[in-house]
Amino acid sequence: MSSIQILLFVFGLLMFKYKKSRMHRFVFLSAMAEGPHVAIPLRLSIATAWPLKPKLHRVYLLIQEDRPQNLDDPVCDSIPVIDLAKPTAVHSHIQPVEAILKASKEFGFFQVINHGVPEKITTDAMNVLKEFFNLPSKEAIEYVPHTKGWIHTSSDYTKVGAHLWRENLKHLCYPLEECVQLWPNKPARYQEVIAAYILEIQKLSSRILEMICEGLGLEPGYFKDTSEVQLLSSNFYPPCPDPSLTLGILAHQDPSLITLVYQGNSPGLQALKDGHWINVGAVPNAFVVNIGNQLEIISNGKFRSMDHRVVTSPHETRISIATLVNPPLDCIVEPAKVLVNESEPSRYQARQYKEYVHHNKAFGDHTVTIQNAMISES
Ligand SMILES: O=C(O)CCC(=O)C(=O)O
Ligand SMILES: [Fe+2]
Repeated sequence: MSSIQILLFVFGLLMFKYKKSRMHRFVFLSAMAEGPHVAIPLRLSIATAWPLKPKLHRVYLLIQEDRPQNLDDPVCDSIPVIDLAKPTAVHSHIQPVEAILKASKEFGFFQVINHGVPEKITTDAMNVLKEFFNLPSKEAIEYVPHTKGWIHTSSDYTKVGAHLWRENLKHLCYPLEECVQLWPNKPARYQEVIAAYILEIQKLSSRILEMICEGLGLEPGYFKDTSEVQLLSSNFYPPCPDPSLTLGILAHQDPSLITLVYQGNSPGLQALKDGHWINVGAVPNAFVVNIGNQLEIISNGKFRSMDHRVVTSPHETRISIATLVNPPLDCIVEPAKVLVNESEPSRYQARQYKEYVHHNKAFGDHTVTIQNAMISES
């Protein structure tokens, strides 16, 4: 124990003795209120000095049915990891297109490796986001209207008002040249680094969508119109005092066509399969691909958009970069004609993406803001 730690420890004990002092209440409440918005140095000094383990503040307590139950379950090894550089999928002898098709039907999830996105691009993006989320001035800009081109929040709420354990940064990425100047300019490299990342995501998502076209028997380029708009949603989940009582993100499905998630080496994503939450592993340098609601519709239900959520870690900070690949707002989304026939009638009504977004509050509390931004950008 260093002398500073000993001092802080004694200080904690004294405050515990004189419970009624205002200082004690301040430090005690700060320890209790440990959350993504509380400064990390304060958290660390309290965690090392305070004799009691900091508790999760009640604002983060989820109702019983929303809490994660299976934190110690192993990673599910049947969600396919597909090697895009090889003709066959990892751990199997089937072709990547076939593997993508199978995974999209069974899990609504798969991971890709050897995807061609240079490691420097993903590492730079993770680093610049880490800098963004650690900016000391960030709390003052908790919510920024879309006229500035981005939304940062650490206050997502559940339906019954519990606070989720994450900070989130969202912005549009299409048309890229117009959007990029509206993104955060602190850290100074943010715009350049994230624009380079998005260019790679555009290439990779088009490539995966072409493979899906092939697998579903759709003509090449079928998803060109429905995959035009990228929306970046970056998440920051600091270490949490009690992961069994809260979540980073509640169970949800993505309103996108597909979503590509980069999660570095930090697990936390879980998918619901046959009524059980399964852990999606963190595979080094992989992208998680998640089938969104629009692809479920276009595939006429052949593919499933699955519930997923994020559990927190008691030890490490997790950053994830989700890029939602979406149709433009005025695009009509409907089952592909070639997938509809007498034996498989259409299971979904055609409707404008705008209507879908609005009806499902697709982007959470900020749906209207993002919808407005999409209109003024396009
Ligand atoms: O953090 C993650 O791994 C997933 C995030 C997610 O599901 C989302 O942003 O929609
Ligand atoms: Fe999601």
